Amino acid sequence: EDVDETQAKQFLAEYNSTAETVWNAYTEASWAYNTNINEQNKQIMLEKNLEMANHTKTYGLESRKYDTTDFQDPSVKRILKKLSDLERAVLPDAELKEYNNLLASMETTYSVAKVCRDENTCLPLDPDLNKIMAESRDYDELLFAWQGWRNASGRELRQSYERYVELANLAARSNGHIDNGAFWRSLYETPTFEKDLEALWKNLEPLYLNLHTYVRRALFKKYGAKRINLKGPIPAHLLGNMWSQTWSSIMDLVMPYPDATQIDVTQAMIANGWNARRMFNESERFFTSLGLMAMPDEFWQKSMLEKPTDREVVCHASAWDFYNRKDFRIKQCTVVNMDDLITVHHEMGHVQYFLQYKEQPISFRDGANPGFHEAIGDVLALSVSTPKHLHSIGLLDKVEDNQESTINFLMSIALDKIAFLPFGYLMDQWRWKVFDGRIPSSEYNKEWWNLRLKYQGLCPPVTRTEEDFDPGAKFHIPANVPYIRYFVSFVIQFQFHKALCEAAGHTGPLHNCDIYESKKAGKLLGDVMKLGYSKPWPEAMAMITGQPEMSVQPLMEYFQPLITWLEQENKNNGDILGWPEYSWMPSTTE
Ligand SMILES: O=C(CCC(O)(O)[C@H](Cc1ccccc1)NC(=O)c1ccccc1)N[C@@H](Cc1c[nH]c2ccccc12)C(=O)O
Ligand SMILES: [Zn+2]
Repeated sequence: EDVDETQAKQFLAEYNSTAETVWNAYTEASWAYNTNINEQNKQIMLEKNLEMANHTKTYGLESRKYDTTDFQDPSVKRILKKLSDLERAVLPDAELKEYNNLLASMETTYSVAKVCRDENTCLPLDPDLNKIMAESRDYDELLFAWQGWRNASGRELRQSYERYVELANLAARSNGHIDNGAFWRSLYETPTFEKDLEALWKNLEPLYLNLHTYVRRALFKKYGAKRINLKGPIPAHLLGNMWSQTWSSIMDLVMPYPDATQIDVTQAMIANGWNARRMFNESERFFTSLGLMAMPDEFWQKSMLEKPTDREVVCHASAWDFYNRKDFRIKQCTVVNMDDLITVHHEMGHVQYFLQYKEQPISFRDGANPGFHEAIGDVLALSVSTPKHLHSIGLLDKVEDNQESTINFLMSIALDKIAFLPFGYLMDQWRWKVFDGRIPSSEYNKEWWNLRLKYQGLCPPVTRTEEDFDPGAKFHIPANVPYIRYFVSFVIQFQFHKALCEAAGHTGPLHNCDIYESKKAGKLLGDVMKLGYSKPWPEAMAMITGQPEMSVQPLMEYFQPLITWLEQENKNNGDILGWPEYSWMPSTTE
């Protein structure tokens, strides 16, 4: 070990302890702003962000001086490499201040946006507009919420977004990346990442097309031939979700066997007096049943689990690591329903990862790749969602094990998991093209709807122009949160589920597996989470599944009975897959 490497280790020890202090201060300020949006909290957050950027730049520039070629310790090399990317801290002071201001104001605009019915009734996205999108079956009321939200959020953000793109690219290029999209993709450390994703999508597309065709037929029955073209795209406001990204809210319209088991968990939760705290307790119980960690007391004291009534907050759910190895929180405007019970597990999965890797150096307190961080909670939610488990926690009165109930159950899961795949894939297809210049700002909205048509088979219910900025109506765009992580997660979570089910000794169909109380499954997952970002993700993948690659096989195995059923059903209906009449739009008259 030469002097340089010893010196580098001392340098990294100093970095680690100072970073904990500086990052904690910023995270506290960011939390204060996110849970109480006002000018003062915004200014304090911006100030702490500058302090953090100075720290990043000081240590980042220093780390670039080390030549790690002959270093022995792979962790030292890995951390120095990560530190040498200064991210936004590379920007000159004025640009950094402008960039941070843009991000804060875009997030505020999105989070406080409302749609007014009349001068004294204005509805926020969460919970009001989301409730309309999920529950209304009135074509025009859905259009009111859908179009109103895009006017109140997306439209207001277009200009800021254009400047944000310039500054994000400036920072990425100053750190040696071609553009910001290339920087985002570099986090996966996979040279063939884009090709691998395209291959995964090609394998999944037939499954999505069959679901799309079946759902289009069901919506045709409900809304008629004027609104649904059986050879065309589906109007984007009819799928039960503001962004048509998950469709489980329209299960009542698409249920294959209405006389078999109805899995309406939301009604059961309300009937059994569930509240937000109960939902989080249930989730914690599942984690500890696997031998994983319970939430520290501080979590329960400091989290925000419900929407406050006296102030503006950022309602989009998130999990928070305060980088002092003790303080971890969730901020969620929890509503008592099945959707939010899934989100609770999703957020708790992030916190479990924080708890498992908290002894790692701060540079390694991250997922093996961003998709891993998104997958943990969802893996547990796959077990929680089984009729067997829902019955065991009193949310389903009887479990029937027959073909109709199985198809109903798989349909309810597919309406979230399969429906999501093209959306999860297209979000960053659009952004990568914006960052690399293939989509100029004059075509932001046109290209967005081209991708929505190409991948999801959707069309806007009313004509869109470049006055609109529909991508901005989805949180992650103004919030500068990458999205391909969710597409990766929705694929790998089924790989993890299959591996954990085998560890748990499950026999029978994969979709029936509930890993509840399996300490072996818990240990497999916990050991991978403990690694954090310390090893390249294929090594972590191999630890769980025995092989290093992403694969759609477990997802296909899970849904196989439904795939067979959908193919037969669509054939019986004489329906075609896809939307050859791609330029069709619904009539706006009655
Ligand atoms: O955005 C989320 C959940 C929020 C989050 O937990 O992923 C959150 C997003 C976020 C990131 C950065 C700042 C603010 C919000 N991510 C985290 O809290 C987080 C914390 C630590 C590490 C990584 C992510 N889900 C996505 C994808 C999604 C839709 N439906 C789902 C159902 C289950 C799981 C995911 C989804 C969405 O709502 O479109
Ligand atoms: Zn997440």
